[in-house]
This record gives sequence, structure tokens and C-alpha cells, in this order.
Amino acid sequence: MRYIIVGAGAVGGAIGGRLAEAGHDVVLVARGAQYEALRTGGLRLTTPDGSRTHSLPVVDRPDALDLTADDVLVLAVKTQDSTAALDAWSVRPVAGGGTAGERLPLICAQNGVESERLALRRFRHVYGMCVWLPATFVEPGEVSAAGTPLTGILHLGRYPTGTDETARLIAADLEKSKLLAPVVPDVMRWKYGKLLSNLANAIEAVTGLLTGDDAVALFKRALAEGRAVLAAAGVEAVGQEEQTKARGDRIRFEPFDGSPRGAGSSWQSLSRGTGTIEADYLNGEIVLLGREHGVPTPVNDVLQRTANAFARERREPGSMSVAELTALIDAAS
Ligand SMILES: NC(=O)C1=CN([C@@H]2O[C@H](COP(=O)(O)OP(=O)(O)OC[C@H]3O[C@@H](n4cnc5c(N)ncnc54)[C@H](OP(=O)(O)O)[C@@H]3O)[C@@H](O)[C@H]2O)C=CC1
Ligand SMILES: CC(C)(CO)C(=O)C(=O)O
Repeated sequence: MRYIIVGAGAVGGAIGGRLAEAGHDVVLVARGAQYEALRTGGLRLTTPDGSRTHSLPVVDRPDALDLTADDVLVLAVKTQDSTAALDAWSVRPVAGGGTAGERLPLICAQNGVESERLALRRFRHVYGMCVWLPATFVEPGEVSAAGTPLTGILHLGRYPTGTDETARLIAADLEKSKLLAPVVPDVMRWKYGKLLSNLANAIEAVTGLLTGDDAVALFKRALAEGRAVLAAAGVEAVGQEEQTKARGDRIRFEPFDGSPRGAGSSWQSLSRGTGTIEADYLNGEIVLLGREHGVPTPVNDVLQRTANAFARERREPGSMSVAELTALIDAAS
């Protein structure tokens, strides 16, 4: 199989780099400065076991690549960029007839639960992936990932439910590539569990903090709301214990010597001044479900709106104190 990584940033670069190292065919899809850097200097991947550079084929648009029935699309863009990428790739012809949307497997290697829904409108064969793989976009052409001795754990399954032979073949390739890839029949249960953890992303992006009593207390309030909403919606999510057990002692996420990892993916969006952030699909997912099921969500609502304002106004990550953020939430509660 050939893996086409649509959005070769932090997560896409780490997964693509690991697959390439293990000898799999990989094509990177990138844009802007990242495309230029990957094209001219290759992909530099730094992990606890060292740094290496991979010279891989890279394209900046779908019509620069001829697709075959052997291809797998791995969507690793931020959720706010999913629709545009899915629209562009789904209509590409595949050798032998049909389009990518009709014939190729598409894996959503992203946080949140929205991309699978968007993908299923355009692709017949959609797979969800729950990505526990802390990765950093260091600079154009360079990404790092902190997991050791394996780089991350990627629960994989058919969307909305089920498993199949394709999932098992892809998982086998990932497992040969220093990644743990359990195939599960209920991948969205894993992704909803991860969504609850990612309610912290906005707190970290805005305040720069995830430790300390006040930041932890805020996260607990966001989490309690998230749990209440999922319960009201009848959505099952794996708990922290089950997630930790799945990793066992096979992966530790620890900073390593020379690790450039700063913070989570939303914090990185602000620090790169991209002008957008994923909050509508993390805290915003809980707010939306809360509205649908009559559960108030003042905490996640303020987190979503504050993170969006930070992105829009290109404010520095960490430039609001936890006390200020808590006061905004208290005023709305
Ligand atoms: N980073 C992490 O530690 C983790 C991230 N995740 C999730 O993984 C997903 C990806 O996050 P992450 O890797 O951090 O994000 P990044 O911003 O590092 O990578 C995404 C890349 O995709 C590019 N891109 C967007 N649209 C297109 C397109 N149409 N064609 C080509 N390239 C495109 C972006 O370009 P540009 O910069 O120009 O926007 C960017 O380079 C998110 O859902 C995130 O929540 C999950 C677990 C951990
Ligand atoms: C919490 C973390 C780092 C886990 O991989 C993540 O999902 C993110 O940065 O968005």
C-alpha cells in the first residue's frame, strides 16, 4: 500500500516519517512554506531515538499525483481544514476507474469527531483513528514526536463502527513502523474519550498552563461538562484508565534531551499565528451536543469563544492568566 499523508504537519509528518523508515511507500501532501521545505530539504523527524531526514515525494495539490487502487489517504489536517481537503481529494480519478471517494480508504488521523462525518459524505470507505501521539511542528520541514520506545498509539477502526481486512492490513504496516495500532470495532468510543482530554487544549493555548491547581480545576470543570453532555447524548467514551491500559508500558510520553516539544496542537496553532484554531471541534463539539440535548455548557462555551478570539486576533499563546479565564467562565456560568 502507498500512504498519502494529506497534511504533513506534526502528526502527519511523524506518521509518514515512521512509515517511510519501515520501508513503506509514502507521499506527503503539504502547502506553503512546509511544501517548499519538504520538497527542497526533505522531512526531518526527531524522536527520542534520534533525528533523520527522509527524502519523500511531496505534492501541494491532488492533481499533481496519479492515484491507484493501492493508495490509502491519511487525513492529518486540523479539522477546520478537513472540508477543503476532502472535497479536493475525493473527486480525483483512480487508475482503472472510479474516484478516490468511491474506491480508496480514507483515515481521519485527527482529534475530535467531526472529520469522519464530513468524510463519510464524500468517501465510501472511512476509518477513524484515535491519535495519541504528541508531536511538534518545529519549523517548516521539521517535526518531532515524544513517544518512546514506540512513537504513539493509534486505535483504528471503520467509521462509524466495525473492522475489516483493510484496517488490519493498515494496522500491520503501522505496527512495523514503531507505532502501536490496535484495530477496534468501536473507534469512535476511543475518539470521544480522547475528545474529553482535548477539552484542555483551549486552556493550555490561552493560558499556557495545564499544571497548577487553578488550571487543573478549570480542566475538571470542562471535563465534568463534557461527561454530562456525552451521558445525555447516550455517547460512550473510553475512560482515562482504559486509555492508559492500552498503552501499557509500551509507550512513554516523556520529554527527551533536546526535545523541542512546547505544548499541544492548539497552543502550536496560536504560536504559529495561523489565524485559526480547532476549538469549534473540541470544546465546540461539547457545546453543540449540549445544545442538542439540553445540557448547559458555559465552561466549554467560554473556552471555545476565547480560543477563537485568540486565533482571530493572533494573540500570543499563554497571554491570559488562569485567573482571568476563570473569571470569564464564572461570569458566564
Ligand atoms: N500535534 C499533536 O501533538 C497532536 C495533534 N492531533 C491532531 O492531529 C491533527 C493534525 O494536527 P497537527 O499535526 O498538530 O497540525 P499541523 O498544523 O502541524 O499539521 C497540519 C498540516 O496540514 C496542512 N494543511 C492543511 N490543509 C491542507 C491541504 N488542503 N493540503 C495540504 N496541506 C494542508 C497545514 O498547513 P498550514 O500550516 O498552512 O495550515 C499543516 O502543515 C489535528 O486534528 C490535531 O488535533 C492529535 C494528537 C496529537
Ligand atoms: C494531548 C495531545 C498532545 C495528545 O497527543 C493532543 O492530542 C494534542 O496536542 O492535541
